[in-house]
Amino acid sequence: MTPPEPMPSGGRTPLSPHDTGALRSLLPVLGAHRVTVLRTCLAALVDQAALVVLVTLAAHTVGTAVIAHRAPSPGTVAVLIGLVLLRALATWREMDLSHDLAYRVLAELRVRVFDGLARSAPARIAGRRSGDLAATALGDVEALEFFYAHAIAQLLASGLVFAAAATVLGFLGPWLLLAVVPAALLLLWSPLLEARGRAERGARTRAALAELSAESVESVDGLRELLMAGALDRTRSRLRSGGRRLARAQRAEQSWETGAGAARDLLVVAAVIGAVAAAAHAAGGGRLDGAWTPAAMALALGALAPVAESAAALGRAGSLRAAAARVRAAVNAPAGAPSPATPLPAPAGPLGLRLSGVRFGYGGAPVLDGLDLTVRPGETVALVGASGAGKTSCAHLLARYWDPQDGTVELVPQAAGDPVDLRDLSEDDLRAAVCVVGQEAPLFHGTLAENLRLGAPGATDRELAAVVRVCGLTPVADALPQGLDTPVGERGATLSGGQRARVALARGLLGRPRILVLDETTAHLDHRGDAQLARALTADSRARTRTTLIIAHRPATVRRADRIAVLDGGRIVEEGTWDELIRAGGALTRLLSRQGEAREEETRQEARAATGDSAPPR
Ligand SMILES: Nc1ncnc2c1ncn2[C@@H]1O[C@H](COP(=O)(O)OP(=O)(O)OP(=O)(O)O)[C@@H](O)[C@H]1O
Repeated sequence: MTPPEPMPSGGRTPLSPHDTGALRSLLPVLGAHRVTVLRTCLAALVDQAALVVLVTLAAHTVGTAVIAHRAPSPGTVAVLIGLVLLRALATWREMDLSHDLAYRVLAELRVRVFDGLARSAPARIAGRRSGDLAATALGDVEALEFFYAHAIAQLLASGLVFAAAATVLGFLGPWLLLAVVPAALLLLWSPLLEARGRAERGARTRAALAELSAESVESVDGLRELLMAGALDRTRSRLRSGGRRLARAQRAEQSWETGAGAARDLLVVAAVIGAVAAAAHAAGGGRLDGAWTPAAMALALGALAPVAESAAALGRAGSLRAAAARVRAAVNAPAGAPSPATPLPAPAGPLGLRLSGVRFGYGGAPVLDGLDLTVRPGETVALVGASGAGKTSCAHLLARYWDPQDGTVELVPQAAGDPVDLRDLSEDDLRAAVCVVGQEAPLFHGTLAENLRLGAPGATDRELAAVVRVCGLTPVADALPQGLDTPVGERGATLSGGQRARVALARGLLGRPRILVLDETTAHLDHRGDAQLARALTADSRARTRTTLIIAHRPATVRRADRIAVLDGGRIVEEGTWDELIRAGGALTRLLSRQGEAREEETRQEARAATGDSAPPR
């Protein structure tokens, strides 16, 4: 795949607030709700029309009473009461339907945003902060509620109501249109006039919100580290200034909104006064029945008010462009590792691995540069290398979080048959065959058993008990109040690092992968725990057919592997058994001695820190 390219994100990635197509591009999501959209528009139309007819008829009734000294007939009173009731009912119905529509659309959008993030993960989310992602997934989607609930139906209804009212005004006197139509055009033009500024202000608010959200989530996540480092005050002041930035951005939007609202009101009032003057002039000249003078005023007001509201809605929609652009980017994120059009079946039986001529990088210099590595079915190979050599990148290629820019990663069957490129496998077949247990395998809110069954929800209690035993989790489960059914807390907060590592491994094993990739999985365990786990894995009934790639720094872990491959400069520079490589005194020996020196230096620094000696290292 192409090098990672970040998604539009809070404040750090340029995002055009003038992206006029962003809101439009999200409209197809309404397609599945056509009937509700129609009902909402109908309710809005009845709501607005009932109000215009009500105020016009009421004004005409008053005009008739004043000019002709005629009290309204019971029929007129009944119609007026009916209109009041109809309007109330239509308002309720419109609100109910539009919010129902908006909430359903938002629920769908949230899932689409999640799908987009999942599809493009981890490539696209690399470098993004989880709070920023949360802002996209929740905040930006939430912000669009106004657009779906209020803007669309209102626009359609006010257009129709204005057209009908203008026609009636035209019949009463064409000169009345001169007061009303220019005002309506100005009102509708105003959102376009202010679109640029609004979009920029909206983008600033969304960016400040995303930044603050990222900062808050990160701070809460790392609370212990911040406390230890005495960095709480600095974090608090960063949050405070982030909050101030957001408040300033929101205030700027609000002030503009209030000013624009006042300007729209002024325009409507001026137009109504114009209509009154024109109607009075016409009535004075005998061209208009006097009772119609207040009615013309009410009709002008009734027609212009929804247009003004639509203009306000259009204006507010403009400031949602940034939110819409972020949501669209998340929804349309391309797949990091696209699924094949016609997947090939995964080969049966034990599988080996073959990486040939693999080149891979993150957009800069290649991390893997022509890497060749073969792991035979049933074999355990340790992949070693200096920190940053690209071992985890290798593991991620095996999990197909990414695809290599060059070369192939293949599953090689033990039985006769062709190797299969990972890119040709369906997602399900790949996940069933290859399991990567990483350095940091997060646990989710739920019980221990639920966490273990994450990748194998159908695993039986017996299978669960077996992996719990293999991974040395039996004493952990026994010590918990409800055993395996004990909630482990968010991210496994109630378990130790070593226990979480065991859970992660057990979770991987429960899916019965034919290829197991352990990326520093046992780094959290002490030597004894590491050795116990290695023994248990070897004694496991599937060990002989399972192919294992172990990424580790600890010499004892590496030594247990059947073979060792040393990664340096983006390729495998040395391969062989522990004894062979140690005898050869090559890359592995150099790596181990560098690691030994680094460990000694670390120990010296720790000792100095403990005794308060600040002398520089030798
Ligand atoms: N998502 C990413 N975006 C950009 N660069 C990355 C990303 N992940 C890793 N790198 C870079 O790629 C290189 C290889 O990283 P990798 O994690 O594969 O090394 P490693 O051998 O596993 O290191 P360690 O032993 O310290 O875990 C490093 O220089 C790292 O900074």
